[in-house]
Amino acid sequence: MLPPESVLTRDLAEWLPRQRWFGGKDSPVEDLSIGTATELRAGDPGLYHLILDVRQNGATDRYQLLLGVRRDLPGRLGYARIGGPPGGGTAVTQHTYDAAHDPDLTRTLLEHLATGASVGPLRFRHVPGARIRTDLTSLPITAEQSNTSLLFGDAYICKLFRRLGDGVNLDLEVNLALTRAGCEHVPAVHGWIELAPGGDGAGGQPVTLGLLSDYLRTGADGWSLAIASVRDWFAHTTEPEDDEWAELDASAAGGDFAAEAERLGAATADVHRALADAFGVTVLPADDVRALAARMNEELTGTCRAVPVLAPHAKALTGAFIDLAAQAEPLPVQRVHGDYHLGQVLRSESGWSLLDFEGEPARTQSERRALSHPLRDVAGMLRSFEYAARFLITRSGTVPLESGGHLETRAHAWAARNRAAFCRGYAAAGGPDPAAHAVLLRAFEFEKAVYEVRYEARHRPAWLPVPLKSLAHLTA
Ligand SMILES: Nc1ncnc2c1ncn2[C@@H]1O[C@H](COP(=O)(O)OP(=O)(O)O)[C@@H](O)[C@H]1O
Ligand SMILES: O=P(O)(O)O[C@H]1O[C@H](CO)[C@@H](O[C@H]2O[C@H](CO)[C@@H](O)[C@H](O)[C@H]2O)[C@H](O)[C@H]1O
Repeated sequence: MLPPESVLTRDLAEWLPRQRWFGGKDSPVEDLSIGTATELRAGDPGLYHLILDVRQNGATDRYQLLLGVRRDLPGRLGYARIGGPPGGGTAVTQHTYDAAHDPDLTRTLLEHLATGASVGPLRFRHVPGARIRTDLTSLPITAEQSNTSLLFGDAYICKLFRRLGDGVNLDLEVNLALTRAGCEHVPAVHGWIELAPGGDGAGGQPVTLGLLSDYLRTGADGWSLAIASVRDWFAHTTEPEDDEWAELDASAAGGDFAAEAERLGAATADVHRALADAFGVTVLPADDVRALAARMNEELTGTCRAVPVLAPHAKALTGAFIDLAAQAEPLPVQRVHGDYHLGQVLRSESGWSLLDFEGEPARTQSERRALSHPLRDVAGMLRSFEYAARFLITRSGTVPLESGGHLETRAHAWAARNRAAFCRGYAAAGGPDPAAHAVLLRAFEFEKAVYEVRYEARHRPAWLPVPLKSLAHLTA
C-alpha cells in the first residue's frame, strides 16, 4: 500500500534533487505532487508507477519513478531508500525506495512487455513478432545518465526516461524508424512503455516512458576507448626536443584511435543518410539561418551572464556566429542525433552503434525535435574529441604535473588527429564534407561549447575547466 500522500511527497521532495538524473538541480523545488499512481504489483514488495509533477521557477516538469514499497528494506537496497521509518510518524510503517534497483520488482516490466499488457493508463508494447524473455534479472547500469537504464541479463537494456516529454519520445521514434529501415548502426528496438493518450490528463498523444532494446554486450563506449588512447598517448615516453612539439605526431602512440575515429565518421554518415530517408529533408531559408545565428548569439550572452568565466571567449565565439549570419544560404535540414558525443556511441564486434537520439537534455522538446544540418552532429563529436583530449589533464590527478604545459600540446595533437580522421571517414562515406562547410561547422561547434559550459556549470561544476580549456585553444 502507498504511504499517506503527505508523507510520500515530503520524502520525494527531499530525495529527488539528490538524484543524478534530476534536471532541475539549480533551483529549489517549489512544489511536488503525485500526478498518477498506478499499482503494477500488489503485495510486499509492492510496485507503483508514479508520475510526479515538480514545480520549479513557476513551471512544472513531470518525472517518472518506479516506487518500491516494503515493510522491511534489505541492506542491499538501502542506497535506493526514499523514505520510511524511523522518524516518519506513527502512520509510516513501510519503506519506500527507487524500485529501478530491485530485480524482484523490475521483472514485472518484462512480463507486461511480453504480453503487451495495459495497466491503468500504462501501455506496454512490443514490436510485431518480438518474443520478450521474462526470465531475466535486472541490474541498473552505472553510467553517468540523465535517465536510468536497466540491463536484463545480457539480452536487453531498458531505458526508463526520468523527465517526461510531451509525446512520443524522440529516442523511441528514431530508433524504431531506424530499426524498421534495417539500419545496422542502432541497437534493435524490442518494445516500449507509454502512457495512453489523455492518461495523464494531457493531450492526444501517448507519452513514452521506457524503451527496451538489444543490449550490445560486447560494446565498449567511445568515451572509454578514447580516454584509453589519450592515456597511452600521454604516457608515450619519447619526449621531442622543445622546438619539435608543434609537429607532434599523435600516431606514434600504441593506442592510436584514429582508425576508429574514421570508422565512426563513416557510421555517422550512414545513420544521417538513413535518417534522411526515413524522415525526409527540407530546406531552411537563408533568413532562418540568420535567425539561427542570432539564437546562438543570444545563448552565448545568456551563458556569459550565468557563467561569467565564459566571458573572455565571448568575442571569438560571437565572431563565428556573425560569420554564419553573413554567409547565410539555404541549408538542407533533417533529423539528426542532436546530442552527439563519444559517450553516445558503442564499438562492438559489428562496428559502431549510435545511442540516445533524445537530443540535449537541457533543451525543450520542440527544440530537440527541430530539424538541423547533419554537421551539427559532426560538431558535437569534434567537441567530444576536445573533451577526451583534455579530460586527463583537467580532471584526473594521475598525470605528472611537471609536464603540464607539454600535455596541453599533446592533448591538442591527439584531438587534431582524431578530429581529422572522423571528418575524413564522414566525408568518404557520403556525408557533407566538413572541410567544405568550415563556417557552419565552426558555428555549430561554438554553439555546442557554449551549451557545454552551461551544462557543466549546472550539473558538474568540477568539469567546467574541460570545455574552457578547449575553448581557450579553439578561440586563440
Ligand atoms: N543497446 C545498448 N547496449 C549496450 N550498452 C548500452 C546500450 N544502450 C545504452 N548503453 C549504455 O548505457 C549508457 C547510457 O545510455 P543512453 O541511452 O546514452 O542514456 P541517457 O540518455 O540516460 O544518457 C551508454 O553510454 C552505454 O554505455
Ligand atoms: O549523455 P547525455 O544525453 O546525458 O548528455 C549530457 O551529458 C553529457 C555528459 O555526460 C554531456 O557531454 C559532455 O561531456 C562528455 C564527457 O562526459 C563529452 O564527451 C561531451 O563531448 C560533452 O558535451 C552532454 O553535453 C550533455 O548533453
